[in-house]
Amino acid sequence: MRNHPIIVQKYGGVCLETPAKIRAVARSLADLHGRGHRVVAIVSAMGTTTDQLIRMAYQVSPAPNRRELDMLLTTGERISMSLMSMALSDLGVSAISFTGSQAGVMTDGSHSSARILDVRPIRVREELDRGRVVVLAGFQGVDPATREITTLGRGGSDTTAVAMAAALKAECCEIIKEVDGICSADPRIVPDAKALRRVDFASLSEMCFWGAKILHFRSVELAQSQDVPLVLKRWGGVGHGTEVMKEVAGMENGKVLAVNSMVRIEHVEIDSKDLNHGFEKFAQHLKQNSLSWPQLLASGFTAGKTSMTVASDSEWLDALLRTLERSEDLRKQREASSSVSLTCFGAVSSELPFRALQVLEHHGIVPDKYVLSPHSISLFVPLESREDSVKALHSLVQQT
Ligand SMILES: Nc1ncnc2c1ncn2[C@@H]1O[C@H](COP(=O)(O)OP(=O)(O)O)[C@@H](O)[C@H]1O
Ligand SMILES: N[C@@H](CC(=O)OP(=O)(O)O)C(=O)O
Repeated sequence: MRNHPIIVQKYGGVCLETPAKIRAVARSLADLHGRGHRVVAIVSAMGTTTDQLIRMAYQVSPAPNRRELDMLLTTGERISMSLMSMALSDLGVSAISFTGSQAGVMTDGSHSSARILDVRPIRVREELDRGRVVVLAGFQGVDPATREITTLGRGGSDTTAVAMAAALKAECCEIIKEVDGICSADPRIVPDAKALRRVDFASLSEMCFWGAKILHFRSVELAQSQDVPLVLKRWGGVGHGTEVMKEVAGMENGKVLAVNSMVRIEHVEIDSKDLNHGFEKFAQHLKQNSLSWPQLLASGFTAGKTSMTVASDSEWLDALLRTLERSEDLRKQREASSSVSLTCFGAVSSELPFRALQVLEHHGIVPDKYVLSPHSISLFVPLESREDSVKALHSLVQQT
């Protein structure tokens, strides 16, 4: 088997929702293996298991210890990996499952949003060479300095898949979805959103940074830097899927490719002398409360107060708000907002922000901030206007 091409396939929670779906995925892996590939399957937790585990943690403790929360959440992927390996064995395919640490996924120590520092897939290679299908638990690793188990953040199995594909020099990393690849909007909000056949890394990074739930943002960065061939496919081989490319041929036409959104953004205010002092206090507060850094979207200083605009998963944001209630110098500045972002192929045209504001105004939606980057424009809107904003701005997407 040593010279057979390696394929890494990642299956998300939706594809693994039930035992029947696990058996169906096992049949597909067995088929791939039978066609002469060395197969590594990265699995997420079944269905909404991770959400259920988080709820369970909060039923036991009002402020779960972050290390123990990681210990708990990694069990979701362990269930999937062992069941998948059993299902493969029943099909007569030799298979073995590994946790993140067994597979050599080394991370830093930041619980709930650890970063991968290195991948040493010694056991994975050995088992592939023996002809086995290797099933790996996504979303987790180990900090080699402390030997603590870590998780990579919600949706992190995509990043496990890309990191493993890079370390194994896989022929391809396929992310298997229940949607037909990357669409011009979340199909749950815009049912007639079209799948993009090809997308360049720069545009995809912008989409995922600004909330496209289709891929973990860090997996895109990693695939680009490590040169990993990345494809998104619909489960069952229906549709064309999306191929992620270094560059997509075409002129810099500023065409609007997609609209994505972030559900919840929180605004924190910190009593401080200047911006630097505000950052120091925020960092100290996070450390004292064992909270990892969130995704920082904007920051500013006026009249003795630093403002921080942050996004993360809702469990982290709730944990932050609880800690603010006990703080004297840090507080919630105002109600949470959502973001809605237009991503362009090539640079954003200078009139696009104005057109976007006009479209939203026509629907009675008034954003209170916009952020520009080379390939996207993002507007902050009230939480209750998020879905209407996505639908309205989808009219600016130029479908081909
Ligand atoms: N731009 C987008 N294109 C496609 N899907 C998107 C986009 N933005 C959000 N989504 C959502 O991301 C979800 C992720 O894919 P899915 O296969 O359902 O989940 P999993 O993360 O378990 O693999 C889809 O159900 C879809 O609703
Ligand atoms: N199970 C984890 C990790 C993950 O990647 O899930 P999915 O691939 O289903 O988005 C989560 O729910 O966040």
